[in-house]
Amino acid sequence: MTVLTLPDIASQTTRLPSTLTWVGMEGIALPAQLGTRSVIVKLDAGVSLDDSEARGIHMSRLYLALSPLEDAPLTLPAVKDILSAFLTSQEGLSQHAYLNVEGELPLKRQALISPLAGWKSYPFSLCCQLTPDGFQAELGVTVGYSSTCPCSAALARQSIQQAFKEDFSEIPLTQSAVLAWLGSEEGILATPHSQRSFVECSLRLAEGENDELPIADWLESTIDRIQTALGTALQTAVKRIDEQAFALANGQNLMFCEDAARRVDKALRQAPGVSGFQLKVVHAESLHAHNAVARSEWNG
Ligand SMILES: Nc1nc2c(ncn2[C@@H]2O[C@H](COP(=O)(O)OP(=O)(O)OP(=O)(O)O)[C@@H](O)[C@H]2O)c(=O)[nH]1
Repeated sequence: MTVLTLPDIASQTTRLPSTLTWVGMEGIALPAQLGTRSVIVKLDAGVSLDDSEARGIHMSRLYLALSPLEDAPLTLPAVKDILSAFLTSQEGLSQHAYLNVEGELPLKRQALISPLAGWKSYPFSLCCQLTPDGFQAELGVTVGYSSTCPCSAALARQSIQQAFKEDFSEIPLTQSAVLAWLGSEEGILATPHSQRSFVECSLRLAEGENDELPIADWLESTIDRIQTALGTALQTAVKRIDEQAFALANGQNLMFCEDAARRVDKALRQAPGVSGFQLKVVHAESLHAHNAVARSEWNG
């Protein structure tokens, strides 16, 4: 039998010489270990094409270099090794290697009061590059929360005061009459608007003592830090006692988007291992058909 030599187009020279900043593949599915679970993540893997004459990169080698990530804990050293392998695999074609990981981290969350718990899923991204300037990693995460408008709350209080004045103008002010009034729908005749809101942040991770920490742990501590700063995390399993605690938490954490952005900004500046960040908070207003948004950055 004659053995055919397979044509290798990528090894040809191009008729249109020029360098390219990024060549590779987007949306590669792979099971990675996040915490104790195996989760399907999507990967974008690429390198620069610095040899202007070369027709193409060795794409299959990038794909194969991803295999150490399969079912392994996602860590910065693991990603850095893969980026090194990308560069080694391209035989002088490339000096810049990139790997982006996108997925959702599932976390079990306790109810506020009752012993119940349920699952929440947090979208995240990890964008890493290895270049002649060194290794860089940015961790992105989206965290949902509830926000109640402080202006709306003040206006509702004023309406309640006014109604109180009118309803009790001719009734004696006894404790039982006021209690009954407060418990009626006529008493609390105005409520502030609140909305499901979210923080999107991208953290630059500093190389150092936290390097070996699994990305799942980075994510969980960042999510907890943000949720603690805001005080109104979205809930999973909820009984009435939890709903009442949630209503109290909202009433005690009235927030414009500016308030929320400042709280998260302060919390992230104190996060160990973070050397800079960009953040955006979005309040998907129920008052408007558009969103209220605030952004902030530190060492951006
Ligand atoms: N460079 C490149 N390869 C592509 C593209 N689309 C698909 N491929 C396929 O990816 C494979 C190229 O990967 P290579 O690493 O060059 O494959 P190979 O030559 O068999 O492997 P090596 O001998 O290790 O270089 C081929 O099967 C290509 O057809 C593309 O747009 N660019």
